[in-house]
Amino acid sequence: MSMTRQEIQDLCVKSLEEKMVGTTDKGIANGNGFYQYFFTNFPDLRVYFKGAEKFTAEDVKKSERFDKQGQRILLACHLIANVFTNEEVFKAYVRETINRHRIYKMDPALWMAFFTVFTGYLESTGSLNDQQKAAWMALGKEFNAECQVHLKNSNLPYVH
Ligand code: HEM
Repeated sequence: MSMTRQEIQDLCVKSLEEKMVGTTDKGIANGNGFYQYFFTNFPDLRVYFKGAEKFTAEDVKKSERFDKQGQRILLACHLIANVFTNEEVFKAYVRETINRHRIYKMDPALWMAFFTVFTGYLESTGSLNDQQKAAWMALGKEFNAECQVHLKNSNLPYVH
């Protein structure tokens, strides 16, 4: 069953209610927790995080760098969810994200893979139902499509 952009947006935004950004201990933990999950379950991807290639979840938890980076990634996820119905703004934000990641020379397949990681994080804390997961994967599919177009237009490696 396919969902409208509005339905996708509403489900994704709702799924982030328990993962609000913020400066409280809980707000900070919501972001840092993403990297604890990421580094534990996808340790091969730590290679992109210079100086943190060997970090364990415990190292991430104690790290001010990942408190800050946790807020950045969590904010980015709130933003893509909240602007999803504004298609041109959504796509422009995707392109901006690609431009900012150019220096990391990432495998282009990771843009879709990110949504498996992110929904895995939400699932791991019990705050994601099946419908919300389907919504995030639908959003991720659109995110990835614009990523690959923009990578191609930028003469960078992309997934065909
Ligand atoms: C598996 C996929 C991804 C990898 C491997 C990755 C990797 C990285 C790395 C290495 C950094 C620098 C942080 C540091 O070294 O401390 C970074 C920053 C950042 N990433 Fe990603 N990233 C991924 C996906 C995404 C996605 C999908 C988004 C947006 C929805 C995103 C948003 C950001 C933001 C906002 C920053 C902060 C710096 C900036 O805005 O330029 N990343 N990422």
